[in-house]
Amino acid sequence: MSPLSGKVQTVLGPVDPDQLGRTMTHEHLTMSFECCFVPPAPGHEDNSLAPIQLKNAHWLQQNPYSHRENLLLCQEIEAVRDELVCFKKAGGGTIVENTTTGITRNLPALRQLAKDTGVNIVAGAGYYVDVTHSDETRKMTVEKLTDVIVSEVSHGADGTDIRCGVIGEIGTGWPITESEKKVLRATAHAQTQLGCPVIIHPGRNRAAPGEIVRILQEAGGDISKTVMSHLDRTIFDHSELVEFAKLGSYLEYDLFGTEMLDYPFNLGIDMPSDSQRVQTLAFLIKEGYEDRIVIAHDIHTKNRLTKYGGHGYSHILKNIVPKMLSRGISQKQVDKILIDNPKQWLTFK
Ligand SMILES: CCC(=O)NCCS(=O)(=O)O
Repeated sequence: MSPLSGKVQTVLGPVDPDQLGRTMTHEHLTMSFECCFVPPAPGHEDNSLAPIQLKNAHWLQQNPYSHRENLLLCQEIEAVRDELVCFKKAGGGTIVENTTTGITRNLPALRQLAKDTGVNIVAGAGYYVDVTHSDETRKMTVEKLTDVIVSEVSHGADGTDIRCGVIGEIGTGWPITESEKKVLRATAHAQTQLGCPVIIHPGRNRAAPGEIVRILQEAGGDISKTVMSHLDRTIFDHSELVEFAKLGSYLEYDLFGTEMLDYPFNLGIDMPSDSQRVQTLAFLIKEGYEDRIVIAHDIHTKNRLTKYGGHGYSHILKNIVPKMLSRGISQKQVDKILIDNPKQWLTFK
């Protein structure tokens, strides 16, 4: 049995699961998303280079990945600290910080933010998508990758003694590359040793979540302790969604606050609105999956911070919860989604 059994591991050490409170299961507090820069469309070059200010806030909302400076959330520690204080005042307790190797994880900064604000922060172990894998990562065997992930949880990551409390977000694209498959298998092996929670970033294709579950299961992973992220931009058809839900993972809607017409990573996808996200949550609850839903904002660019006119980390608590209640989701079900399900997921077996 893991020495962490029955506990949740935060960047300040293990805590009792009852201490978590309302939890955002997928956020970033400091990271860089330069790997995913999208060149601006013809005629948009000036906006792409303009400073981030109110008059281009709407352009940034529609084109967040076509502005290099916008991708450097790592430059906003002070603003993020202020936001976490607001998150706590709004009733928030815990943030799962999903930044993994490849997108500039900064564990000392996370530890300082947790100390300064009193918000519990759970850090992520493992690797982001293939394009960020180093040559060294690509050469590693599944066994070596497993050892690295286990060590990040058991001893500390990035040369620090700060321990991760979850594996992920583990990044995959579509189709899933060989290097990503190795990392998925290592994730399952590490999860078997540690009894810990896992969270996955699927590729932008409706077949991706099911294929990932198959790979994890074949490698012995515990799907009941695994979150499938970004379902808002991945599975749209309700019967396909129920088929996926039957596989038993947590179902994460984590792009609350994101509104954009053209989703640049897959122009065939219509990004839903927050109202549509709430409708999908109500549908999943009606189908019997209220024990499997978790939600978040997945803030990963500057423009989504309140400092730049964005919705910030408290949007769900301040705006989405009232909307959920007004659409027939009960307070008990809201509490399950924000408190009980994350607690269950994050507690080591
Ligand atoms: C690092 C943050 C991240 O991967 N977010 C997901 C963005 S998207 O794939 O849903 O566009």
